[in-house]
Amino acid sequence: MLASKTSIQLPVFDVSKPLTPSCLSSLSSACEEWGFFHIINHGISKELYNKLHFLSYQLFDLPYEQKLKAGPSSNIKTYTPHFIASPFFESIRVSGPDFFASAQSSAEVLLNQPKSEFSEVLREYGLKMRTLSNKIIEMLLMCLREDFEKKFEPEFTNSEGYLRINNYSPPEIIEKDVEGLGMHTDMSCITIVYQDAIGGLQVRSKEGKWMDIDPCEETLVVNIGDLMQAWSNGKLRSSEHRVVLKEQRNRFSLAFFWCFEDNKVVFAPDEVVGEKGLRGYRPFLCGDYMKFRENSEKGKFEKVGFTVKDFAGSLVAKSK
Ligand SMILES: O=C(O)CCC(=O)C(=O)O
Ligand SMILES: [Fe+2]
Repeated sequence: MLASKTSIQLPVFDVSKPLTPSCLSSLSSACEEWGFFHIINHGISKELYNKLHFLSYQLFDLPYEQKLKAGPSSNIKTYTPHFIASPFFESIRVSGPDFFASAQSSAEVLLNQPKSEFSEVLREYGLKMRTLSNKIIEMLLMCLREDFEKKFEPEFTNSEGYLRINNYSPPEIIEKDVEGLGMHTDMSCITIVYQDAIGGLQVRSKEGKWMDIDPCEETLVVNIGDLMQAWSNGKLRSSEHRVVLKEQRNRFSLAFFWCFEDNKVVFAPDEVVGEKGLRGYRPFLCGDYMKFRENSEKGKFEKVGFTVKDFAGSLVAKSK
């Protein structure tokens, strides 16, 4: 089959401009159908991205033993080594609200640098991502209904984000569909992804077919996560996606996860459900869902089997 046949053309939204009614309706269809769309004019310059790419590889290129100083058995646990998510994936986590301090804890342990350029760059990237996340939430609320932006924005004001800096190293022989990151849904409200020119991100269609999301210069990918799917009563779709490795080169990506605070009760408001709608999810504490995903082997971000439907979607399951 031709590669182009499995690519999807997602709509592209200019986040520096107000959305026209026709943009809102195309955003709403994209979120319902795919749970993925593209954005441009997002404020992340090529220069900032290149700097972050360069500085991240200073860490990924360190010897394995050195990286484990920030690994799962260390105090800071910011580094996920190979063979947890997949044999070909490693990642560094930087958490908000103080992205500088979080990045600095990794830089200190890994590079022995009391004040690193890595942390400075992450402060900037983190702050830009926070602004962008708020903007995207605003757009999504508007696409559910125009007056929802004002009405429901307060539900999202205590949200916070974390970034995963991902390095994919392909095996020596690449067979078809080698997964750098297996099928999963994101736990977040929304995720903002910067993928490099190699590509490999795929979304699963409702019919279960894998579709390529081709990389595009200056464009970020946004996807809906489980928290938003539950909050919107399934109107915004949290789709299964994965990363396949296609080239004999390392693949680099930045995935920013914007999430409700741990003690937030996630519950679709009546207006969102609609008068005739059936509520598909029981109310749950955001932190409990995070724990469910982290603690159950099948539900882990890395090895996914369980999603928010399994956790809180009892009504949906019964009515099926
Ligand atoms: O690397 C990518 O392009 C996407 C990564 C991803 O889906 C994730 O980290 O949840
Ligand atoms: Fe993901």
